[in-house]
Amino acid sequence: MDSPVLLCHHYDAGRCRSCTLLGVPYAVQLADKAAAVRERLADVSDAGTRWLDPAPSPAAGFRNKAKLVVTGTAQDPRLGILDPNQHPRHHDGTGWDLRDCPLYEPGMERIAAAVADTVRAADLTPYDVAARTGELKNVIVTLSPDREAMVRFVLRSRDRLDALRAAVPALRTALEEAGTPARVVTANLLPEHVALPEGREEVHLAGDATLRMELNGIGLRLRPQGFFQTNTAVTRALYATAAAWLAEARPASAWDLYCGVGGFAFHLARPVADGGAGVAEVWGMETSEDAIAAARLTAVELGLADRVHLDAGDATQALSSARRGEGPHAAADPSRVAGAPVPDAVVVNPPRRGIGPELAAGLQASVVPHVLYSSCNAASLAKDLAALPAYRVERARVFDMFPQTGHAETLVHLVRR
Ligand SMILES: C[S@@+](CC[C@H](N)C(=O)[O-])C[C@H]1O[C@@H](n2cnc3c(N)ncnc32)[C@H](O)[C@@H]1O
Repeated sequence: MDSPVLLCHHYDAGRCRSCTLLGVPYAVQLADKAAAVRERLADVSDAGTRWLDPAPSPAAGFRNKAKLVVTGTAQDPRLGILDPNQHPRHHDGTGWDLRDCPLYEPGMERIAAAVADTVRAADLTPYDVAARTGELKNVIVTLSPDREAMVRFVLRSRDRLDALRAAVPALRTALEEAGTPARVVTANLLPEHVALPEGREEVHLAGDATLRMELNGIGLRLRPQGFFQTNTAVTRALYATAAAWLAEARPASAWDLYCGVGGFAFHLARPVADGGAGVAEVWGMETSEDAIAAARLTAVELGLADRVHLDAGDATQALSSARRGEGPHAAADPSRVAGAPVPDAVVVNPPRRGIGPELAAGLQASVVPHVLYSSCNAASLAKDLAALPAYRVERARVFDMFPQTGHAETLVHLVRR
């Protein structure tokens, strides 16, 4: 296997410490990561668990999203990170320009250069974390598989909004010429002095409301505040593997809990002949109203709106409602779930904290035959699986969503004993 060793001048200079495995040959990283996950799950899997070969990633150029902290001055902005060598509470505001970070997909550096021109043109003073002055905090860029961009300017207030709006047409021209047209441009407002990448209020500046992220022929729709997996190539493999595993189980109905914009849900609903799982009825649930609105758009575009039902709600409560015979979307469509309150398969893909005791207890007490658990944190996965003794781990696979770091995504297929 080709096993490149990634080097980075920012790491060597001590400006960035994010890539803890830099310098380790990629094949070694992948093997070590798979072994570490397997070790972590040793107590909750068994000798019969099938461990598939880990799904590799490109060693560099794989990140579809850049969260760039803006420092420096309006006329000489730096787009990258705050100096990681200083304590966050006593930071003097020094930042480093990381727009050439080798993890970003090709094209990101040119987009960042065009963004820097916009910062100059709109005279957006970078936010100074020590003095608590200035306007522009971060710039968040997402690049779609079709090479279209979503560009979001995170501002402290509305003070420079008009100036930014006036500079956006030149930004769009520059990105069009660079071959990465800006499909969505927004301002995000984060008035609080907090260490968060973005705030709750989004102001649309130009283009469409969503960025189309096509994976395996499925055009997912991403809104500015929605979650999307950051490694496009590995996400394709993750969704395709989930669909293939459930295609073998042939469930008639499935839930996609923590569904985001519906990546798993649409792969499950698609016909087996097209690489899906052929599930007749799929319900997706997610707390973000924005993500659900975007997923509903995809359902309509794919002609699946009658079979893929999407609702905002708390996934931890989904099985408690089902046990009461209400189903996860009782309010949306009670008749649909009245006769089949519990599905044949449940997919869960929670944040790092895992599904937690309530949903685990709901699954444990249910009669759901198949559960797919996709986790970005093997520690919380192990804890949740320990609370599900009614299930055995039939198979598992590590997906290298985060190369150059010790993090990994793990998909496990649980079958009720
Ligand atoms: C790791 S992301 C997975 C999203 C999606 N499955 C995907 O593949 O892109 C976790 C998602 O869970 C959502 N979330 C967090 N807490 C939740 C809860 N209690 N109930 C439902 N969704 C939740 C987040 O908004 C986020 O979209």
